[in-house]
Amino acid sequence: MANSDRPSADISHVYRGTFIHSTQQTALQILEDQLLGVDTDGKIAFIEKGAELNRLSQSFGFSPSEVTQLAQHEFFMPGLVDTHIHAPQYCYAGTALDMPLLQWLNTYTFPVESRFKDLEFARRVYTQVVQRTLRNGTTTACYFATIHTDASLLLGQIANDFGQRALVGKVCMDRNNCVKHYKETNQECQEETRRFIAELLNKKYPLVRPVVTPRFAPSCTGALLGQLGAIAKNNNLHIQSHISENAEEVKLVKELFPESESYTDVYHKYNLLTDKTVMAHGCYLSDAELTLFRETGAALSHCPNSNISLCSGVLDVRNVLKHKVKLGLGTDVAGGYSASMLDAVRRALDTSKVLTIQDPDHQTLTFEEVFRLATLGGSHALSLDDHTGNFEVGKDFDALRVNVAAADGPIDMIQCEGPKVILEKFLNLGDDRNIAEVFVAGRKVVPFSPSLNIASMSVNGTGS
Ligand SMILES: Nc1nc2[nH]cnc2c(=O)[nH]1
Ligand SMILES: [Zn+2]
Repeated sequence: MANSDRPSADISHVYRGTFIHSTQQTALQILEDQLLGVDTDGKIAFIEKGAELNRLSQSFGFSPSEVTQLAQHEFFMPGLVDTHIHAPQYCYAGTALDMPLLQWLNTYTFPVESRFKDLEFARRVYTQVVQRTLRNGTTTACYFATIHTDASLLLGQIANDFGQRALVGKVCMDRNNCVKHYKETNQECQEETRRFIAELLNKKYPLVRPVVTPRFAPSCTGALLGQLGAIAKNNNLHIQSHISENAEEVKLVKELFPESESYTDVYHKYNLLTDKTVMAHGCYLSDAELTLFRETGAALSHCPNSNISLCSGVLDVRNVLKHKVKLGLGTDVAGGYSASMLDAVRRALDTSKVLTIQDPDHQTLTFEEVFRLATLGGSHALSLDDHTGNFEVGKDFDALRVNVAAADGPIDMIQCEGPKVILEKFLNLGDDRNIAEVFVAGRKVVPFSPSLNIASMSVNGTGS
């Protein structure tokens, strides 16, 4: 760029102020008085010191008067990445947290998910979950839908309409002994998964992709797992599922798949562990299983609210990081009761502190490390880190404009603080009132455009 007359990118916006993000080398990089330019494709064209304004404005052809200046108590951070969330379960989030996993699925989850055959019901819930997560700063979400192909396609359409980056999975399950009407035959699973993938890709939504989604080993026959592994491989697709969430589940998998050495081995055998796989939980994985994750490039999604709420288990994140397994955070709505990734950050810190209470030698996670898990770590876990996760030139501008001193917000700023303290306060005390604007691929998606609000009012009768 240095010797060319003019860079090729046309600049649509330039922001000046504090930018906070993570890199591979450092969990927290604070860049004060920076200029960040977004090009007309929504990509970051430059991020440089404010003192370079004149050179940049000439080189990129924008006027200094067009630069948007952040206030002192404001900063930009990368958008939050929810690596595991069940969109249909949003309708009962905050309730039904009184049972362990397997009973919880049979009692609450399967009966509710079976209602998503009804497209109008699905539209209402999916509009609400996309709006709620966006408002709370989730710029990328990796969604489970239900077994219903058309409702799953609708979730993809709604994410696209609101401008959220999303992986969307039509759930596959050909085994369900308790709620017998909520499953498909093996053949239906395969055909409908193929239709889902073809129709979603055919829409050519720029930020929404299909993800192959066997619910978890106990809900799938070995034959189905193998077929889904082949579909993912032949189409180079993402894969998501659950693993080793709860002790009873691990025991059940041993009984159902006696020929496999471990739970991880079941998925590995059926070609479901790839560098585009994300598995939720992993609380009971052995070191040998973590090594297999590392070798295959498969990632884990840590969902601490869910792990606590369903009394499932405690993931030792420090040990996962030691094994160099890719790791992000997930809300796991509705096993996790909160759809906000800020809650996932807090619960991840709490969980790490519980491990330190149990063993003072345990190295507690820092808020900087958890910030990285919620942003760059998540994008890496979803193999989307070439596109999003931090403010590197060439990546899409997925960002939150945070105002810690928002009027009527939850944070009282008693004195003038530096950016690190401001970030820590936001992560621990902030909520959507502090998230003034949300951008995905350069497009402002929060506040919602009025046309989208009107659309949502027409389906749920009450607006957002
Ligand atoms: N937390 C959680 N675990 C699961 N394992 C299989 N299905 C589910 C689900 O819907 N939620
Ligand atoms: Zn889940």
